[in-house]
Amino acid sequence: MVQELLTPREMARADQLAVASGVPSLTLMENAGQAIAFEVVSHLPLQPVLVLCGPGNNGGDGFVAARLLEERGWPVRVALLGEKADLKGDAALVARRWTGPIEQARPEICMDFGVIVDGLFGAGLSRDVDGLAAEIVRAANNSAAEIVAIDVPSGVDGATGQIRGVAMEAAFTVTFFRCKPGHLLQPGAALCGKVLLADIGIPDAVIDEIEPLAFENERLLWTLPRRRVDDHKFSSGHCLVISGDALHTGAARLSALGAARIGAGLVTLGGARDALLVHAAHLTAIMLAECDRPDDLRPLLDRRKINAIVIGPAAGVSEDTRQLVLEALASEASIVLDADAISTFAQEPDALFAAIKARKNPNVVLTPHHGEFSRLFGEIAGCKLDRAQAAAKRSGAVVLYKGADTVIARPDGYVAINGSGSPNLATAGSGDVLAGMIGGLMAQGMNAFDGACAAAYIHGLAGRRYGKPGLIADDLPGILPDILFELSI
Ligand SMILES: NC(=O)C1=CN([C@@H]2O[C@H](COP(=O)(O)OP(=O)(O)OC[C@H]3O[C@@H](n4cnc5c(N)ncnc54)[C@H](O)[C@@H]3O)[C@@H](O)[C@H]2O)[C@@H](O)CC1
Ligand SMILES: [K+]
Repeated sequence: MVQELLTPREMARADQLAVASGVPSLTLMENAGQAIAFEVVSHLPLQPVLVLCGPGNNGGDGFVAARLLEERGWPVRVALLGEKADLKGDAALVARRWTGPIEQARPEICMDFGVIVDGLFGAGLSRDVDGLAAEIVRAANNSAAEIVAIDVPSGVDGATGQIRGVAMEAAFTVTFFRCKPGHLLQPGAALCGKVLLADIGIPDAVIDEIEPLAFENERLLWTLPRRRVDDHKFSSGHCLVISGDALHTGAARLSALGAARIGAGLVTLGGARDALLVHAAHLTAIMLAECDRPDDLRPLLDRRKINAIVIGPAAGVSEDTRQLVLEALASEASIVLDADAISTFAQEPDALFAAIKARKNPNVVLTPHHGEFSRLFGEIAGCKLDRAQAAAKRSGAVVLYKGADTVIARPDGYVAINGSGSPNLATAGSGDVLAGMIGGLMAQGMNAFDGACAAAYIHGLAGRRYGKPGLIADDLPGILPDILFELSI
């Protein structure tokens, strides 16, 4: 099933729609508490547990979990931030169902437990966590306890993944119905630990009414091209990668290998003669073609029936690169613009966006990392997801905004967050391989959004598959066949 991501506001709407469809809100809260208790007993050995309850429904879930854990024989203490008399609605009800003592939440109490269930704040953060609440969060983090977060680690903004003041560092997080962007966006994602998704009885049909725009990038979001028995190299597309000059050839070579390993039928490196000689010393299956000046591009595309182009890796921030990009955009091919191809338009981004929007073939992917993103789009307000969405809309291209939490956005606002990445990928040239993979997938007929999502996902898996530090970008293309094989079965 495709995994939609719901902002806290959309989640509140899902709750309301569920209630309107006949599921009592108290049942949702009981189910949420039950899910937490279940995950605690499933993952952790029986031991003293502290349940920290806040003033809202997140605390309500905590009260339910406390009761159910005690029923299972766990030694449970409950501490409340605020007064029991101030609790409202379902939270007040379930607090009454907890018949044990309710202590005042304070930092010192956090020291004596193996497990702390964090029900301080969930989706309802109205301001930064400060004062006593912040002291409690710090004390919980400094204790030896494993923290189990209800919905989100308290202090993490579920919409943006930002830390509001200070946040719990959870060993795992139990969330309900659908994950939130904050479970995948950094730095919040790193504080969630493992995220476990629980069904609390909200009907899936409510999704049709909410029409969410955000998705987790996973394998059901796109379909990889499949080779048919009668396929030949020309039917799997031809990807051209533009090379840097003779002293800067490595980046384009990594892209070309990425494009070839992801399955493009043919891959050509285009560049000046002296650069091609360097490539020739390294490559066998990748073809070489002279493409010295921007004017050389169009005849080359026609001659070799090229249907996807990657420009940018070590291309140089120069007038030639700028002209090449405009020539490429004027063609019918699908285009990946990476690195220098992006930076070269820093002074006149609107010229780039106009050329993208004027195209017949809409498949253009921009792959900026944070610096390149700011150079091209300036400072856009909001979280990474908002910024990627705004950039895609403004440019008319699919924007793959790189990082530990890569976000891929389509001009119409549809957006995916990639959670498959690995810190192993933070190495020179890894982005060049990714750009080539996107080009290789578009050469095989994938559209820009699906190709960018699939490439980001597979690239992330490749980083994980290596499984140890020491990965260099040269290793990545060679890992791809195993991953493609696994994804095909
Ligand atoms: N029907 C529902 O809405 C369901 C909600 N559920 C739970 O309810 C949670 C959301 O409940 P709420 O909307 O009550 O939100 P919270 O439980 O996060 O609490 C909001 C309360 O905390 C206060 N608050 C917010 N930020 C604060 C800060 N920085 N410092 C001090 N006080 C602060 C607010 O004034 C409000 O009283 C979810 O995260 C989930 O755990 C689940 O029970 C499932 C069903
Ligand atoms: K919480």
